Amino acid sequence: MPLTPDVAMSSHADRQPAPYAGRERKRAALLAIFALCWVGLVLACVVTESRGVSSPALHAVFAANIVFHPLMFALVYGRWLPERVVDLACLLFAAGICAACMVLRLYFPVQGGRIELERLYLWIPVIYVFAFTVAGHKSSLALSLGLMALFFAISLPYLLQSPAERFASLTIQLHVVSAVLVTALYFFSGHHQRLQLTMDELAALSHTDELTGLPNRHRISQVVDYELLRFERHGRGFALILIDIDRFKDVNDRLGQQAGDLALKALALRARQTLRDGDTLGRWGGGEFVIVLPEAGLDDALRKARALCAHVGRTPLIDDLSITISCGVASVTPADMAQSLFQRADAALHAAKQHGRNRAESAAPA
Ligand SMILES: Nc1nc2c(ncn2[C@@H]2O[C@H](COP(=O)(O)OP(=O)(O)OP(=O)(O)O)[C@@H](O)[C@H]2O)c(=O)[nH]1
Repeated sequence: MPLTPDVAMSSHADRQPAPYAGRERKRAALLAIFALCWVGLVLACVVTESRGVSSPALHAVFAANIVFHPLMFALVYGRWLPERVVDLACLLFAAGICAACMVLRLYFPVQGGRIELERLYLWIPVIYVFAFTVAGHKSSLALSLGLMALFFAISLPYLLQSPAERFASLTIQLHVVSAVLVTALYFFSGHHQRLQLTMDELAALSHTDELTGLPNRHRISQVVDYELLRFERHGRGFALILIDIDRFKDVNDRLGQQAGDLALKALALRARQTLRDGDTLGRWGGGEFVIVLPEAGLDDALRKARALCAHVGRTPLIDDLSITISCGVASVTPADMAQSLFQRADAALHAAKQHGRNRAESAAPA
């Protein structure tokens, strides 16, 4: 029996696959953070100047920040840098500013006199938290240990020369807190990584048809949503082939459910052999399969569906079990949502059944 798709897509956001939507949200958040930081910095700079508490060192810190944030905003806005490079650049910039301020405050009291060490030391633990949010479990540990070593090396001559000085105990506390924090973050991120692996396994299971190992209906819906988005944004068309085993009920009735299951597996294998790179074959449910063909027009897809019908019908699937399939083909048009596209392919499949089965029919574009 032809299928009745229930993929109802209402909004643009709904149609974005989760990882893609997540990346776009992160990009928007980064742009907002860069813009807000820049406004905050300009205000802080103005206030500092008007109170007369500025210094050449603070000027340099403000100037570096006031240049860095718009620069990163432009690079992220224009998508000129990969996400990881942006994260790393922000992390290294923050660490560099903290290290420079620490050097100035500990060793150059005249130039760095206006830098408040207590406040600076509040920011350094934030850098470790940031490192663990942007890098992987092991690389964030390596990065954090590297930064801890850097801050320790900067402060070591000061601690050795002036152990009784005002900032010595504060600096020692910073190193102790940093060590405890990095250890805690490392264990937490290990736990998070294990949880993520379990979630990935669950996600893979939730996307896979148990019997055939093919992408299931849910996964195929996501693939179609993604192709619709690509079509909308970049004009790259695609087509669908809906496949239905002919008189599958008879196979089950004659040979039993187990033979029917074997037929489904064998058909999945045979259909897979005809796929190009980038095509997706999935099980839609029952005796029904779907192939998503990116960059294919209606004629290409129809040719492919006819070849598939011939390929399946030519030789028995298993032992002496021969089956035939019928296919309905539709290609995307600008007016399409997932539901309308599936409906046209479904109507074409229905026509193929009506016209005698073991054949492919295409639906006229909407
Ligand atoms: N063995 C097996 N059978 C299944 C499975 N899921 C659905 N079916 C059977 O597949 C058959 C589907 O039949 P229909 O598509 O309704 O009709 P058909 O006999 O194929 O006839 P046409 O589609 O008109 O050619 C039903 O008998 C279902 O019980 C499954 O996982 N394994």
